[in-house]
Amino acid sequence: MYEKEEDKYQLELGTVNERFIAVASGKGGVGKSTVTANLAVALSERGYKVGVIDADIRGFSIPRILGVEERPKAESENIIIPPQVNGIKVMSMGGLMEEEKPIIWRGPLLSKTFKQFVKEVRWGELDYLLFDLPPGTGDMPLNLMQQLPDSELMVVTTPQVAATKVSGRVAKMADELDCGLLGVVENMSYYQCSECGAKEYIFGQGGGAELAANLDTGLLAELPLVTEVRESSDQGEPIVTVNPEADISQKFFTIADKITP
Ligand SMILES: Nc1ncnc2c1ncn2[C@@H]1O[C@H](COP(=O)(O)OP(=O)(O)OP(=O)(O)O)[C@@H](O)[C@H]1O
Repeated sequence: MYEKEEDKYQLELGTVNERFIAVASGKGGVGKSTVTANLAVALSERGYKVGVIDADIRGFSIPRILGVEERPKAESENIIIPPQVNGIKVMSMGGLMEEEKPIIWRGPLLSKTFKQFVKEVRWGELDYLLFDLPPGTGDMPLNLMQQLPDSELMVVTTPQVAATKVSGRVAKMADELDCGLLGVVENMSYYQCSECGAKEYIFGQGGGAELAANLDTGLLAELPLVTEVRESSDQGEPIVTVNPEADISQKFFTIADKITP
C-alpha cells in the first residue's frame, strides 16, 4: 500500500511560471507517456521552458521516448542536476536504474524518490512542468497528486473507454485533490489509410468526447493511430521532433496552443 504523506512538496530549486500539468489515465497502455513526451516537445518548440517528471513507476517510458541518454548528476549530496534533451529537463525513475531491471517498487521508496524529484532537483526557471503519473485512478496516482504543488489534471483516454466509469473516478480524484481539469486527450482515435485517406475507428468512437462532457471539461484533441509514432518513440525521437508536419504532430501543437496563454 502506498504511504500517504500529508504535506505538499514545493520546488525548492526552481520555479514554474505557467502550469504544473499531471497527465493521468483510467488505465495503462492508452498512450499517456507518448502524449506527455510529445506535448513536452511541442511546448518546447513553441519557446517555453519545459520539465518532465516521469512518475510512471511501471513504465519509465519517458526517457526512452525522448531519447534521454544522460543520467542525472549530483551537484552535491542534496542537489541533483536533471539531464536535458533538446532543452527539456527530464527526471525519471528510469534515470536512476536500468530499464530492463524488474523492480518491485514499494510505496515508501516511490514516495521518497518523488519527493527528491520535486525538492532536490535543480529545475531552474520553467514555464511548464509535466508529470507522467502512474496509470489508473487508484491510490498511487492519487497520493502522488496530493503531494504535487497546485497541479492540473490532463486525462488521456482511448475511444472505447467505459467513459462513465472512468469519469466518475477521475472527477472524484480531482474533487478530492481540489485540482482543476485541463481537459481530455483522446488517443488512438482512428487509423487513417495512407492510400485513400479513409478513417477507420478501430477502437470505437466518442469515448473522449463523452468523458470530457461527463467531466465538464474540453476535448483537447483526437489523435490518430500512426505507425510512425510507435517507431519513432522506440528510437528515442518523438514524432513531433522527427516529423513536425505530420497530422498528429500538428495536433500536439494545437494542444500546446490551447493550454498556453
Ligand atoms: N497514437 C499512437 N499511434 C501509434 N502508437 C501509439 C500511439 N500512442 C501510443 N502508441 C504506442 O502504444 C504503446 C503504449 O503507449 P504509452 O507507453 O505511451 O502508454 P501509457 O499509457 O503511458 O502506458 P503505461 O502507463 O502503461 O506505461 C507504445 O508502444 C506507444 O508507442
